[in-house]
Amino acid sequence: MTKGIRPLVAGNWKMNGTGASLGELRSIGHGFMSGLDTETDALLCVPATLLWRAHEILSSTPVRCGGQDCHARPSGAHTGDISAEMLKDAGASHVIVGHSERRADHGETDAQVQLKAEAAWLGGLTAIICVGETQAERDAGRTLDVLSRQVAGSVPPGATRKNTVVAYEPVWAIGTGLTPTARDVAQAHAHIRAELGKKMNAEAATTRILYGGSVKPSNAVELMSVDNVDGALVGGASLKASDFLGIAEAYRSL
Ligand SMILES: O=C[C@H](O)COP(=O)(O)O
Repeated sequence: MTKGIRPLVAGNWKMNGTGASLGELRSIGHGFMSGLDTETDALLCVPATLLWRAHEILSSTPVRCGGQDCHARPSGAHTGDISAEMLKDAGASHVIVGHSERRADHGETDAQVQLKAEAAWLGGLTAIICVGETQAERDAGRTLDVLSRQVAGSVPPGATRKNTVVAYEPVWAIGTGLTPTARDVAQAHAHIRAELGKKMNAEAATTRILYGGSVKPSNAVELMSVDNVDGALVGGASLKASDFLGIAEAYRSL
């Protein structure tokens, strides 16, 4: 946690979910409505096909909706892509950019991620910019170098604490059940904040830095209590209302 920063617990449903999954989403909304957790902001980044319906369900709750990627251009001949403006129109407040799965599956570079973050801002969305090292980079002792390069290359000039959230997601921890030690997380997050300082000056001190990678109710308290961890980006555990609410609940005990 960082003093003065209200935590954000964000779910990323990835390529999971159909209309049949909206019951879980409804339960998450109810959980936050019933004051289960008033200490955190909550967000669910659902597939674009569900965004409109998710927004309708969640609009009467404190839980907001987001997209999982946007194109760098506001519109045009880009078959199969989706713009920030479209996500906003469908009810999104945030969009994830530069997730390692997009970097790996679609060859997205830091420069492209930066353009997508700028497109998100132009479309009226907050960009959640993902960074994180692979197992090979970690084994080579290059974690901090990779984070420096990714923050420098992916976070656009003009980033503010309102238009930008950074998510540290070690690639080797995503969906594996493995997590870094609290000490490693603290080091990575402190490093990211220092790198953000080079771009954002004093504003970096109050910009949210989320941790993502195998966050579950059972490890949320330990991970969320680490210095400079201002919330979580949750994949698998965000698909089940009880798990997602259990993670958000971790902040009550901190
Ligand atoms: O965006 C979320 C992350 O990739 C984490 O996924 P996970 O919680 O399933 O490990």
